[in-house]
Amino acid sequence: MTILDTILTTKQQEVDTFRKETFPTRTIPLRTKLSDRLRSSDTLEVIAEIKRASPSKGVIHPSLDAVELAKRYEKSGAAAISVLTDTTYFKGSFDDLKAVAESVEVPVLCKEFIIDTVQIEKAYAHGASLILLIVAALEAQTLHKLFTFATDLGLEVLVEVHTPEELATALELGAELIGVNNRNLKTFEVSLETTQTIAELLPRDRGIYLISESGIVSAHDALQASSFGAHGLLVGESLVRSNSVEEALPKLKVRRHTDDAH
Ligand SMILES: O=C(O)c1ccccc1NCC(=O)[C@H](O)[C@H](O)COP(=O)(O)O
Repeated sequence: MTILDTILTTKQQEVDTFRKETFPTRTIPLRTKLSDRLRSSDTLEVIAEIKRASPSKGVIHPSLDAVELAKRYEKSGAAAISVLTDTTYFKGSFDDLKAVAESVEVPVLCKEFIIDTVQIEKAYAHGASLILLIVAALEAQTLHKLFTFATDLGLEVLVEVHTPEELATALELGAELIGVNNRNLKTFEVSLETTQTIAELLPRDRGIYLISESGIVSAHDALQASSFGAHGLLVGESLVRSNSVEEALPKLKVRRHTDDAH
């Protein structure tokens, strides 16, 4: 059993609870699309994550103030804010998502392990403009249903892959935003080679944007991801632990490698 299997068991229980809940009416407008910002940018764009804890690292910053950090991320040039809404493994919440979405103008990603439309309804109600779908977590038919459900609501979808086979599934789906998770969810090992492997297979003429996720610590990592062909980065732990987000985040916005047709 991998950590992903364990998390998905928890999610099935949560879905049953969510079905009995009434969600707030959304008051926050959908934000300008991340894909628009990626299209017009000549640097890597950063999705900065609010992360209190994780299965691989345990407690990272338990007392983190999500709104305060999100505002600092936005001021420091983040293109989007990722909010982990899982409580059991990451100490996040849907309350964090709503509070952050109300406090910033950039799109907010509901970073959740989504297996059912009710979680997308909840993300939408709490102000998300983007959701994550993890190919490894979903049967092809369910993935398609969830993708369509989210896009019909006007949400953008970051489709996460780890392998060339999963990339093929994401491309078939018509995903515009593809996240490559550099973290092996069996061993927790992080390697930017995962980004390299996937980037080499990415069609370069179809307006598809690649986000390198996990384990990005330095400008050197960002330059490497850029040289592989990434358009953006999803960064959590290193920013949360940084003494100065204001210095650390802009350093990740390195020039984009121009050898593509976007
Ligand atoms: O972070 C983990 O330990 C983890 C374990 C199992 C499933 C997902 C996990 N993380 C979710 C993420 O995708 C990361 O939070 C995100 O990419 C940022 O990663 P990092 O910059 O390494 O904090």
